[in-house]
Amino acid sequence: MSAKILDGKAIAAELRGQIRHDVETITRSGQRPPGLAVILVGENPASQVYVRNKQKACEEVGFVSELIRMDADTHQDQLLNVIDELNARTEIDGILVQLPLPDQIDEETIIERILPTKDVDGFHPYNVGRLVLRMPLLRPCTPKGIMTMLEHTGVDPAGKDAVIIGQSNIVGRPMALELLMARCTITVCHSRTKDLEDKMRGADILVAAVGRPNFVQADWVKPGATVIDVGINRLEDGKLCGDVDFHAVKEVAGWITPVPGGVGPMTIATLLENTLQAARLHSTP
Ligand SMILES: Nc1nc(=O)c2c([nH]1)NC[C@@H]1CN(c3ccc(C(=O)N[C@@H](CCC(=O)O)C(=O)O)cc3)C=[N+]21
Ligand SMILES: [Mg+2]
Repeated sequence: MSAKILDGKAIAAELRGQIRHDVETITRSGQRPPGLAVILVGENPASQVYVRNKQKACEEVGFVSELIRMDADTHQDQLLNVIDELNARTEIDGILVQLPLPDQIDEETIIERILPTKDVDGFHPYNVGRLVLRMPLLRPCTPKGIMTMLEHTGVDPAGKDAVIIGQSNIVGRPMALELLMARCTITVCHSRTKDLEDKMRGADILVAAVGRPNFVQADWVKPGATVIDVGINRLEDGKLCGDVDFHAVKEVAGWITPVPGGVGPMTIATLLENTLQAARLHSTP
């Protein structure tokens, strides 16, 4: 039996449609549309692609978006000054600093400078702390987008065993907190985890965020499991490939996300959702 495909591209398009509708309601009432500023330091080719996709998505839903490009040798203080200016501008609701940043810049220092209510990535310690305490404000886009996809399966996550491979601040850790909030029992695996294959075999929900092409094998997956592939590995032929051996695993899993067209488009649609949420925080009387 073959798994059902969790079509991130389609769910993301549906989400953008809702957001576009909400933006129309806002602007018809005479209020300004949500505004997102994206800062790109240097010329990382992958970052260029993502940033272009984000701009396109903003346009589609009627947001005002601004791209700020800075040289690869930008000093940390210059970037902090740009953030201070964006923090002060009332028509800017969201500030996204594309990661990774060049080595001379400390990412934590930059993230902490963004006003928590404009932190649409949900990476500021304030927003992370709120998520830990089960009182989320702005939630990291990739894990939040995955929770939206899980809702589309119609499977209740409560009581399920969820296994996450990867413990990054951007995906693995906030993913664990989201699934814990949804009352899953969570296991977070990393490079020092022993008996990884056994742990994966116990997963009702398996989230792979390891950055290794086709890492997850079919015989590591519990029949009927929901498999979420966060990997975005660019192969030598230019093709995009996930962390899951899709063609083999889809014969075992109950639900599976493709790459491309799975988690990636959901991350961007959720960024829009967060920017709309931030705009509402800034406009509430
Ligand atoms: N401050 C910050 N916030 C981020 O959210 C952030 C970041 N930095 N740095 C890089 C990662 C990566 N990321 C992706 C977004 C969309 C796709 C996406 O749209 N992927 C398409 C394919 C795109 C392609 O062809 O390369 C898909 O999977 O179908 C992928 C990856 C956001 N990130
Ligand atoms: Mg750095």
